[in-house]
Amino acid sequence: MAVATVAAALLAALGGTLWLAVRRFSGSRDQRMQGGGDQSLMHGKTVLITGANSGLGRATAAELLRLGARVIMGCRDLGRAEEAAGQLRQELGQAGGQGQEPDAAKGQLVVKELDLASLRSVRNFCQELLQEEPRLDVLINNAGIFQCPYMKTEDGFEMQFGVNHLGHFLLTNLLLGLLKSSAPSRIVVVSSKLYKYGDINFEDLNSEQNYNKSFSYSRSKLANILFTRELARRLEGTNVTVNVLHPGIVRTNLGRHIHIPLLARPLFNLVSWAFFKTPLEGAQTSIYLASSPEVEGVSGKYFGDCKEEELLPKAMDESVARKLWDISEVMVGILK
Ligand SMILES: NC(=O)c1ccc[n+]([C@@H]2O[C@H](COP(=O)([O-])OP(=O)(O)OC[C@H]3O[C@@H](n4cnc5c(N)ncnc54)[C@H](OP(=O)(O)O)[C@@H]3O)[C@@H](O)[C@H]2O)c1
Repeated sequence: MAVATVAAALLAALGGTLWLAVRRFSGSRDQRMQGGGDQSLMHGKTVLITGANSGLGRATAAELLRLGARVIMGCRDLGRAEEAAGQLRQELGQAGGQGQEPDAAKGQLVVKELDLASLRSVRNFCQELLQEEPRLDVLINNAGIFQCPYMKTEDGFEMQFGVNHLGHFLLTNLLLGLLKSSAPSRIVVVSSKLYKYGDINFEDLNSEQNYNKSFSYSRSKLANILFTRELARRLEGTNVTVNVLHPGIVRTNLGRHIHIPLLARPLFNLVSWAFFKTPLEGAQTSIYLASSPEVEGVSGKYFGDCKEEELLPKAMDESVARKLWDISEVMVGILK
């Protein structure tokens, strides 16, 4: 009896995986989202995407380029970034984006060095950008690091909090003037559903005691949401909007610090291939919030699958959001 139950469960799992595999082979999910879209929707708009060389950032860049935007890729490794940019230019040329050949597409896609684990790098990046760019229509705070071992940023902050929250906090603040002068403009923040397991402990923001890599990631993603809501409050009446999203579970390089035993890797690859979203599927909400006329004027909201979603009360606590803002200002050295 027990053997029959196990066999039935295995057969059901296999059948489910095969069914998903067939859907994958047919490419139906990607095709549904790729097709259509006004190819000039983002014409004349400049978009900055952090971490645009990989995963969701790369997919977002590809789609916004296709919609006619000028895209600036803010990346920490110029080699990886140039490689991704070369491929994106090629794709754009092949797709006939705005009728351009790869060479002509060069000015439409710009690569700049930005290491969010270094406040010096963030400042240098912004100084250069402010000198060179007359406008910035969309800022997408996308870059992220996930469940790394305990490490510190150049400035001595715990890595996940430092990159995912503090680096983007400084970046956004330094670019706010340009975003305001380019209004109507948008800020899009990529968080995660895992924010639910995080907590803001103001006594130990650096996680010096009892570092827990999962908790620390969740906390940085909760910080992304609190930051978005406080910023939306501060931006009222400016015509600069800011919204935050979770992309779902997506097959990207994010899990690079997770050790999967050699024997379990084929199974993991099969499961992620069958069940995780592709980068293009995962990037849909970022693309939607960056470009859709439907969200014009919408600010301070949390989205998943291109729809507004409810937040837990801890992500809507205004006093925590204000305190986090004030402490973050001190941590990154913004003078009042
Ligand atoms: N994948 C998912 O299932 C999932 C789920 C929820 C939320 N998210 C969020 O989605 C965002 C994008 O992640 P992804 O899944 O696309 O992962 P990914 O493929 O690893 O991309 C992350 C990007 O962030 C960049 N980055 C990391 N540290 C950086 C730093 N110090 N300075 C500048 N850039 C840095 C990476 O650069 P390098 O290539 O040079 O390392 C890479 O370009 C993240 O914020 C992540 O938390 C992802």
